[in-house]
Amino acid sequence: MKIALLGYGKMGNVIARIAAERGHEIVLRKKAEDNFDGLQDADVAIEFSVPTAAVTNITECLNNNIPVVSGTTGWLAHYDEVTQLCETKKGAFIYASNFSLGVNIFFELNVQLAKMMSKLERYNVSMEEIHHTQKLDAPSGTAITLANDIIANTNYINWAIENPKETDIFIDAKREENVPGTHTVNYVSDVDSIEIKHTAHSREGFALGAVVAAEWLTGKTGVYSMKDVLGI
Ligand SMILES: NC(=O)C1=CN([C@@H]2O[C@H](COP(=O)(O)OP(=O)(O)OC[C@H]3O[C@@H](n4cnc5c(N)ncnc54)[C@H](OP(=O)(O)O)[C@@H]3O)[C@@H](O)[C@H]2O)C=CC1
Ligand SMILES: O=C(O)C1=N[C@H](C(=O)O)C[C@H](O)C1
Repeated sequence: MKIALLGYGKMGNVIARIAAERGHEIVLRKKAEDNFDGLQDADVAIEFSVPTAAVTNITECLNNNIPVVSGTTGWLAHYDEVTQLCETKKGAFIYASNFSLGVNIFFELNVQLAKMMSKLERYNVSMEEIHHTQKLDAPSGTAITLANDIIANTNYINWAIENPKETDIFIDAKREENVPGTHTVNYVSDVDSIEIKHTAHSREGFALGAVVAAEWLTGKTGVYSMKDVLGI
């Protein structure tokens, strides 16, 4: 498969290595100042850039009929317009806030736990996410997915990273050197706590998931999620 990488930073580099190990060819490595030359030659694009560039990158792919896998976080206010363009162009698109298999299992655990906790008023939920200090967005996309899944299954109404109201899920977004990504969901009552936690040891899991998603998406049309890719 010929792959265009839109964004060639920490993630783009690991994706390039894993894609090569799986027999794929990289036809474009786009950074901030580069143009889209080479995109036309690609079978699929993998987009891990910055929040301000994601919509332009995805739009360029859809307008050129290139299937696109996006892992960039922090641009989701535009998700509906992007998926609408994908439908109009009969293109192919996957966004995931986290492409790792482990986190996608963790997402399912989070939903099951939230459903059980919704019946028990004595527990309050909060979350913590820890990432490296270069991260541009807070809270993380993964934390937002976890919070939205709790909100969909409980009486919580919103999330907040400061001054939470009683109906908000507090997300403590911490930045520390060299942390690839740690997420904890914590339920606390007067007498005990229940905690679920995912710790990424490196970026390999995110990158492998993105390449597997790109392999899966090629030849399809429509808007998909990692649940479709993983069949969970
Ligand atoms: N969904 C998931 O599983 C994961 C998502 N992420 C997300 O992926 C994104 C990238 O993360 P990471 O690799 O760590 O970030 P980096 O800062 O290491 O890399 C970002 C890259 O994007 C490039 N870039 C900037 N502007 C553009 C543009 N207009 N077009 C194309 N590329 C551009 C930068 O180029 P330059 O160096 O020239 O500025 C750089 O190469 C983040 O949003 C992060 O949250 C991260 C890990 C997993
Ligand atoms: O910026 C990162 O590094 C990561 N971003 C994603 C997010 O915002 O959830 C996924 C992962 O946690 C690493």
